[in-house]
Amino acid sequence: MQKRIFVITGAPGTGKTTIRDYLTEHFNAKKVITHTTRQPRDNEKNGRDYYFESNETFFNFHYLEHVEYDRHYYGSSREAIDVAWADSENATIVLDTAGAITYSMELPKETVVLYLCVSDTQILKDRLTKRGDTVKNRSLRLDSGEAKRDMELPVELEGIAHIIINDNLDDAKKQINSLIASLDKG
Ligand SMILES: Nc1ncnc2c1ncn2[C@@H]1O[C@H](COP(=O)(O)OP(=O)(O)OP(=O)(O)O)[C@@H](O)[C@H]1O
Ligand SMILES: Nc1nc2c(ncn2[C@@H]2O[C@H](COP(=O)(O)O)[C@@H](O)[C@H]2O)c(=O)[nH]1
Repeated sequence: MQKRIFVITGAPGTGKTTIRDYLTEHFNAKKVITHTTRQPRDNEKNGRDYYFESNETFFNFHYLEHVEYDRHYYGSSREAIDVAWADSENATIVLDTAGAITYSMELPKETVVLYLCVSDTQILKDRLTKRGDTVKNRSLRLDSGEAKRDMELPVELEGIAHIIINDNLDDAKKQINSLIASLDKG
């Protein structure tokens, strides 16, 4: 069977991690863990949510792509994808839109890009607050140049990304179920 990687992208709070976990649970899509130099959030664990790195250890790995996002480095390695594909033909990874563009160019046959969005940006603020982000972190995050960029589908992903509206989680899951059913039909 053709190996696939679901690349989930979109602005902060659109539900990328939530949808990634849904794909893992319901479609056996193995998580590709990425590396970052940002600090862990309260409920995050090294090796489960990210490999948390210092500015020095970050560059010890071989990256398929890496970016700077909101003043921190993030990167994904080819080795990490191979580990995920060794377990299942489906893998899943959460990336910013720059990373999603790179995957669609480097692994065009395998990559399925899901671009998540909501109909009103106020929803993003509310979700990040409810998630426990401090007001300061939330504002810094949503006001960063990268977050603002990721609020719009980049032209490079037009006609490539599948747009998933995640105002309501059950509806978003239905959109994903029908997309995967149509991909499986070929
Ligand atoms: N459709 C939804 N309705 C209500 N809450 C949601 C929905 N989808 C996700 N959430 C919640 O919103 C918060 C943000 O979701 P999540 O962490 O998955 O977003 P994200 O895009 O990965 O954010 P970030 O890029 O900042 O890490 C979480 O608390 C999650 O449980
Ligand atoms: N291009 C890449 N983007 C990545 C990678 N790992 C995560 N991300 C994206 O960064 C932002 C911020 O993430 P957060 O967990 O700090 O909220 C978000 O858009 C992630 O999707 C990566 O390896 N490469």
